[in-house]
Amino acid sequence: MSYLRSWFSFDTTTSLPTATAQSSSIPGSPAIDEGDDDGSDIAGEDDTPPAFPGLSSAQRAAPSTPSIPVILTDSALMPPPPPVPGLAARRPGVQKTATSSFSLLAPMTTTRRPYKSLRRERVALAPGIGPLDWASLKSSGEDLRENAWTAINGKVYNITPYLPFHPGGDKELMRVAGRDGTKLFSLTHAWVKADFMLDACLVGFLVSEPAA
Ligand code: HEM
Repeated sequence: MSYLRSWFSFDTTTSLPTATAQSSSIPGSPAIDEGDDDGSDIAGEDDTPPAFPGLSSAQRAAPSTPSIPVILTDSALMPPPPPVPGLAARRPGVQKTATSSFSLLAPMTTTRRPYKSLRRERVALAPGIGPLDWASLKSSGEDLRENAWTAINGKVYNITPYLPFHPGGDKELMRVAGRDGTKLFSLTHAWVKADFMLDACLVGFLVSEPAA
């Protein structure tokens, strides 16, 4: 009983009326035995439980008025991000903000053409030709790197298609690639009619470069 009395009488502002009326104890001091309990108290023994909260606790030092819990709103818990410039004010590329020197915006080169003067119109490809045809040709295994020209007797030929058909082999034929092959051709087989054999490969006529 003394325990309950000291418990209720601790906080004088919020304590129950019946408890304050019955108790004059001071927190932390021995409770007064009024002799109305079960008679188990023994004179000279202090059965007062430790005061709660403790004498040196922060809870005791706090104001006795119960604090009202504050419910934080979402914006109070996580403030909104800083304002960003409007769409009209935005420019493609890296944007420096107060909090970051980088931007997740796409690079300028992928968002707009840099200069109006460089704009070109696309032309329609030939019927049956599309980007996928070029992709399939690239992956077909055909060697697309070679495009060898030579000049025989003043005529320039693209000898690339003939390389697999040359009786002397493609390596010998490639010896005249990129230069005037008239001399070597004539020394090897002057009787061969290159003019007839390569007519479909004629690119143009050899002219001497104007002196700079
Ligand atoms: C550029 C145009 C050329 C064409 C149209 C051409 C065409 C031919 C032809 C038709 C033959 C067979 C001749 C025959 O059986 O009598 C041949 C053979 C031969 N060509 Fe060419 N050729 C060319 C260039 C060259 C060059 C630059 C070389 C390199 C040196 C060369 C080396 C050979 C050789 C060694 C053979 C003899 C193959 C054999 O003994 O069967 N050809 N060529």
